[in-house]
Amino acid sequence: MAMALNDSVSANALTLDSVRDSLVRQEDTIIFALIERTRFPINSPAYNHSYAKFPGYSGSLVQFVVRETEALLAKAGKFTNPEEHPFFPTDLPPSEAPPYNYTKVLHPAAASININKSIWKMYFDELLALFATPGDDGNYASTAASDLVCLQALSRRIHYGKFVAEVKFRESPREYEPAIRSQDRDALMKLLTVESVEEMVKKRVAKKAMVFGQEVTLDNNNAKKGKYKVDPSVVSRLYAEWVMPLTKLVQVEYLLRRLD
Ligand SMILES: O=C(O)C(=O)C[C@]1(C(=O)O)C=C[C@@H](O)C=C1
Repeated sequence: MAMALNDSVSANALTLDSVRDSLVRQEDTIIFALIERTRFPINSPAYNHSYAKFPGYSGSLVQFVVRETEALLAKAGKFTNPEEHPFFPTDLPPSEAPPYNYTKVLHPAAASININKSIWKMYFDELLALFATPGDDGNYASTAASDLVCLQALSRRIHYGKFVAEVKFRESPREYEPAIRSQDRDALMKLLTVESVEEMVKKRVAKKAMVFGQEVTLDNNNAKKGKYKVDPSVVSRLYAEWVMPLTKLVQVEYLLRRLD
């Protein structure tokens, strides 16, 4: 049976290595998305509630774009995949696509976990100003579409913590069960944290930002050394301060419900 996980991992082949491979691949998606967003300056009218009035709608242009795109993708079946989480889950239309039989990997309680509100806040209140240049070029719709790609990639990665947590639980249920029964968040956080892996992730994403974001020219002498499309230290900070802590939060939330 085909399954929801990226690539061709089957439910039985779900291992810590296979879920980590997926997290590594998703780094590429996130970094390319950030690079694409840097094509536009900050374009603040896209986030300003009083910039435009769309009929029957109140909110910013970016909210309008995300909400309407999610409604369309919901009809096409996007959110029937347990890896996908909407930013505006209320009033989403049902899927009109034929149902797909995703292999059930996660505990059913997983469906109740959606931390996209925190991801949205982090992206717009903290991250964007760190990598988008000041300015306004009027491309608000394309900017919003670009933001949506970043948000989706970050959301997918962070909520993938559900799969990471499931693997960790299956590999050592006896270690996790007492902390789950006593609903001890701190103990769970300690159990699932692997600092050496976090250090590697921070270094690898900075390196990827250098490799993916360098200027490629045929003339070696002309290469602008040390100039990257997205600052590698910002990408490393994104992971250290937000992506990994939020992925761990998803893991804790999932594990707390794992024995329900
Ligand atoms: O690789 C793991 O073991 C994970 O749980 C994933 C992850 C991450 O978000 O990258 C989160 C917690 C660990 O401390 C290390 C890395």
